[in-house]
Amino acid sequence: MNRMLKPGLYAITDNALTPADQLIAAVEAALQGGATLVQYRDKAGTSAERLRQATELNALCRQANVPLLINDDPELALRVGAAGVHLGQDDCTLTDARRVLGPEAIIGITCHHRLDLARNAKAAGADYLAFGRFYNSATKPGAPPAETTVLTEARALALPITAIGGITTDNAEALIRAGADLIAVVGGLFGGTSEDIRHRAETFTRLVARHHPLFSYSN
Ligand SMILES: Cc1ncc(COP(=O)(O)OP(=O)(O)O)c(N)n1
Ligand SMILES: Cc1ncsc1CCOP(=O)(O)O
Ligand SMILES: [Mg+2]
Repeated sequence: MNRMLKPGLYAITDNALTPADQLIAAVEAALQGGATLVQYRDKAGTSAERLRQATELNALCRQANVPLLINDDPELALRVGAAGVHLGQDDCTLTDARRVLGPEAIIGITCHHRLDLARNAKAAGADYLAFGRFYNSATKPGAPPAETTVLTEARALALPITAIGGITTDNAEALIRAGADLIAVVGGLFGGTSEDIRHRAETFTRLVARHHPLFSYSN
């Protein structure tokens, strides 16, 4: 895996789920519970709000020594000094994002259920490949469905693999067993009190620890 990417829980924020005044406490709880990667995903805020939130999250994640990725927006990632970006198939190209952020940045790519997209992403220099949605997702109900076999097949590409979509502490194990390094979660993590979030994050972290060969508690 990219030296900054560790197997475990990939905590993804959502503006519709977490009110702005609870965002920092929610991510802090996810980090306390062992999240190894964080994504700031905000589809609604003004650029000023996004800049403020991304700046605060970046400080928090740096303190925890956990990379922060920005969804969709390499310029915002550059501006706040985040570790990288996550890009979908309809976002800017990986080549353009790499030009903005440089060779050290972590760039992850949505591959839905498709190995051809994964091969293209690898060829263009992706740092991880994201597959899903694996289960019904209230956060992104229209995301194309994927089967767990794609996780196993994608191991041959020798890049870190992320699974996403409707993941909860009750259904994550099958994805880790099938080959996911990172379990990316919005609704199954956030929502509820900080105590709830920390507890769920600990459970996801334990599941990866139990079923992933490379997991280490050293982070
Ligand atoms: C880890 C991870 N995987 C997939 C996505 C989805 O990206 P995209 O298809 O661009 O959709 P939006 O998140 O932008 O709505 C993701 N964000 N993170
Ligand atoms: C962004 C995204 N891409 C595919 S499914 C999804 C949403 C993940 O959110 P949840 O964990 O709430 O299903
Ligand atoms: Mg996107």
